[in-house]
Amino acid sequence: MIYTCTLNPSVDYHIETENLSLGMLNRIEHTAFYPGGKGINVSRVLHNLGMSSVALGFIGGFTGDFIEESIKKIGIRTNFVKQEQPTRINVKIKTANEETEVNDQGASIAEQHQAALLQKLEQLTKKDYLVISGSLPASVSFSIYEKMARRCSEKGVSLIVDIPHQALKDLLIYEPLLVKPNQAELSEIVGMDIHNKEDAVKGAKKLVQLGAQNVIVSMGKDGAVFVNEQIILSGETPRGTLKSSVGAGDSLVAGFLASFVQKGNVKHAFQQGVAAGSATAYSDDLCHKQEVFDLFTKVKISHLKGE
Ligand SMILES: Nc1ncnc2c1ncn2[C@@H]1O[C@H](COP(=O)(O)OP(=O)(O)OP(=O)(O)O)[C@@H](O)[C@H]1O
Ligand SMILES: O=P(O)(O)OC[C@@]1(O)O[C@H](CO)[C@@H](O)[C@@H]1O
Repeated sequence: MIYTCTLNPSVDYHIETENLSLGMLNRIEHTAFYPGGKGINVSRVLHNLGMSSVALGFIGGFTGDFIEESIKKIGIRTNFVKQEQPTRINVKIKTANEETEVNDQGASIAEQHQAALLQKLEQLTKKDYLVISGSLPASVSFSIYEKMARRCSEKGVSLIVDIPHQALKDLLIYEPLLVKPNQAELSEIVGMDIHNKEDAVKGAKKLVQLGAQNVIVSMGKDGAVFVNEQIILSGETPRGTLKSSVGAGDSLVAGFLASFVQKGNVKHAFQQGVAAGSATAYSDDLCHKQEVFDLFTKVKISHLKGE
């Protein structure tokens, strides 16, 4: 089974307007609410691709109820720890020329709830995958990610990490199956400027040396690179019209994992990941199976090393 863990979920409030004037009254043309947070997005895309998963994490209040109800309604299993404070609301603003995101810090989570979440991981076995994704809520220290990664390593659970935290480096000793920093995150983690794919490959190689089994560096409209001990791939995005790139990185992770679990072929998985990321960028919400399928063959993959 695939488990996704979102320590800091969110209700994503999407606002679409031609122009936004700061300091003025803005009347909005189009709005939508989505259950969000990186791991929850991974579960939603896995579901759209026909794969089951269980969503773990902390939720609370009316916003937490919205998230749980929305994803349960479509058939995603949940096993959240419920806490008192409402789950955050993140605002995503799309104007004619720009995308702007305003993300809240998130609820403060009591020690007992953190312990309850770690307890839930005890049921995972070596047949399972755990995706840990997204930021930490206020008051939760990085050590929770470290404890989760150590448990996975002890139990042989395959670990996938997509966290916007410089200390991601400290999790690499647990040999995650996949880590997926974006360009800016990789730059912070390895302490070097990442201007292009060549730089991204150099940075990703450092993560492989430190223990990551596979690394994908996502680079927005420029696609992504894939690096492991044997092969290095570059993926270019297919053409399309950008609607909202929110969740594109999560879709890449879900697209990769859905294929990897079924076929075990990293090239196919990477190609499907890039297709899923772009399919989401070209949709209002997250991508669906047919859109990913349609883009798959249009993603150009080049081998920079290995067959
Ligand atoms: N503007 C775009 N046009 C086409 N494809 C895109 C675009 N933005 C993202 N993608 C696709 O999605 C993948 C992941 O995007 P990105 O690098 O923006 O991830 P991210 O920063 O982790 O995003 P998020 O945090 O919003 O999930 C890219 O590798 C690419 O395949
Ligand atoms: O604040 P974090 O946890 O880094 O990111 C949260 C978030 O921006 O990531 C998802 C898109 O990847 C959204 O659903 C959500 O609002």
